[in-house]
Amino acid sequence: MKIALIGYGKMGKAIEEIAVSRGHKIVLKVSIENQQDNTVARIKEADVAIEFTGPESAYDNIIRCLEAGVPVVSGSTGWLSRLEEVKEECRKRNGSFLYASNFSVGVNLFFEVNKRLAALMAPRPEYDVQIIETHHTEKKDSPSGTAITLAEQILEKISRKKEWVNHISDNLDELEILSERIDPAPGTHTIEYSSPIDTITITHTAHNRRGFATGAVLAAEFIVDKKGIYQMSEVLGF
Ligand SMILES: NC(=O)C1=CN([C@@H]2O[C@H](COP(=O)(O)OP(=O)(O)OC[C@H]3O[C@@H](n4cnc5c(N)ncnc54)[C@H](OP(=O)(O)O)[C@@H]3O)[C@@H](O)[C@H]2O)C=CC1
Ligand SMILES: O=C(O)C1=N[C@H](C(=O)O)C[C@H](O)C1
Repeated sequence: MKIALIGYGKMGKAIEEIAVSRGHKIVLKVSIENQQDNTVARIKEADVAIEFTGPESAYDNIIRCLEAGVPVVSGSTGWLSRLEEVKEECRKRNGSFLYASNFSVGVNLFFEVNKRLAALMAPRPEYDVQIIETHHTEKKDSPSGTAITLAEQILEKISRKKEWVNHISDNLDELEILSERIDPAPGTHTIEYSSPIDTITITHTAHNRRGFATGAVLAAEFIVDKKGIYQMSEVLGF
């Protein structure tokens, strides 16, 4: 496959390594300093685009790929208030789009464990639940996209929690997400259920970025010859 890498930072470089090792060719690498190459015409040279830039630029980049008629995989976080607009544009253009807050196989397994544990905890009000996420200090958004996905999965199952908040809270209706920034930390997510009697904790720790990068390449291989809007669970067959 010919791949356009929109975003050539920590993730873009990790994706390049995995993509090349799987026999793919990188035909475009876009970062801020060569934004002049981030054009519909250049993106058209690729079979698929992989977008990992950040909260401010993701929306415009994805729309540009859809304008180019090139299937796009995006992992940028912190822009999801515009997700529905992107999906609408994708449908209008009969394009292909796949978004995941986290592409690693391990985190996608962890999402399934999180949903099961939340379902078991739904009738157990003695347990309060909290999410803790730890990332490197260059991360621009808080809470992490993965933490938001985990929180939404919990809110769907546990009706005593009404919304997530990104601070310490005494309000039992609120699901706390606590964000820590330290180096080095590719990404750790913990869900903790605590009662007066005991505590149950599940944690996913990324040791490096290879898991995210591999998942993004798997997603690109999956979407390259498809039309429509897909999720990582479909790539992994969950
Ligand atoms: N879904 C997932 O599995 C994962 C998602 N992420 C998310 O991916 C995003 C990128 O992360 P990461 O690679 O660590 O970040 P980096 O800051 O290391 O890289 C971002 C890249 O995007 C480029 N960029 C920023 N703005 C623009 C723009 N307007 N136009 C073109 N290029 C731009 C930067 O250019 P320059 O180099 O010139 O600054 C840089 O190359 C984040 O939102 C992060 O949360 C991260 C890991 C996994
Ligand atoms: O910025 C990062 O690094 C990461 N971002 C994603 C997120 O916000 O959840 C995924 C991963 O945790 C690493």
